[in-house]
Amino acid sequence: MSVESDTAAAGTEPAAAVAAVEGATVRYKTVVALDGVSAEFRPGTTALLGPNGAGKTTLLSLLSTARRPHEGTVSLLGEPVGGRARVRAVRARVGVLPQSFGYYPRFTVREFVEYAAWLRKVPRARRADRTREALRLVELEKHADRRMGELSGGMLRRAGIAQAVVNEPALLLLDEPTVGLDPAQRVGFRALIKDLGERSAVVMSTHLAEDVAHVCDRVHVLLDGRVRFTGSLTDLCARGPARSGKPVEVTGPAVESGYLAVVERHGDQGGRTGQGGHAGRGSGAAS
Ligand SMILES: Nc1ncnc2c1ncn2[C@@H]1O[C@H](COP(=O)(O)OP(=O)(O)OP(=O)(O)O)[C@@H](O)[C@H]1O
Repeated sequence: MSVESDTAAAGTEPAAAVAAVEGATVRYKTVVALDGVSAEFRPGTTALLGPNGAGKTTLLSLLSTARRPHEGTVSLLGEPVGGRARVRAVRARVGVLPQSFGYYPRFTVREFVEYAAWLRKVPRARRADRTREALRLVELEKHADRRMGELSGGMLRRAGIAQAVVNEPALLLLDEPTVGLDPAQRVGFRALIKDLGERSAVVMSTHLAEDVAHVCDRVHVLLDGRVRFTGSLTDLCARGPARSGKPVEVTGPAVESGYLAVVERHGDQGGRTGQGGHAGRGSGAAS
């Protein structure tokens, strides 16, 4: 099955791509993590949906410039990622929330975010203001003087988002941002991510169909290192079982059904590494 045959029609997108990968292959010794992946990322929020080991984190690492593909190209903000100077310039315009991130536990929340501002080349004169604004965005202003080591899991994720947006990134990369949050926190986070999608192109890796339905405009389904579906959420939901001519509704269960239809269409490729956490397996409970 070719990628194109399972990919929604191109050419209907009004906004230019903020980031793109073309024919990207990444290997870790004998494992092919990405196998000729081509994908574009536009303003708004795009989900990377796929089972464990599908290659989502590896794709994010290309977009963050942490890694270069063995084959293929990556373009960010309209230009191919090339030499060191260009990578440095691009990094200043990208924000990243990794699945887990390191921090010095005695840093206050403010110090943690200010440090990220320094790393992302925010000019010294703007760092304090940008830090304040990032903390306001994630509603952590009141906790700015608390130590990182004292934060709850939800507050830690918020601090992680604050450090990712402190440089007002044009491209914001979130790797499973709602993992470990309780249902109420997850709902709050969805609203925050949706809001961020109005300021930046947000790319969010997730297993959770409910999060995708609530937050994202577009989705790339990755299975076994390949993009097997690209399109709007309505397109994905329409892949699910037809319901006697009813209009397609974008809901968590509908995203789950559309996703499973893509997985089934590609035989066992999506199930090779898929386990309990993958979209369509119990994700309906995560609302
Ligand atoms: N540092 C590494 N060394 C060796 N293999 C790796 C490494 N990182 C990832 N892989 C392998 O590459 C493949 C893709 O991994 P990746 O972490 O990108 O998937 P993922 O979709 O993000 O998975 P998950 O949903 O579990 O986070 C997997 O087979 C994984 O085992």
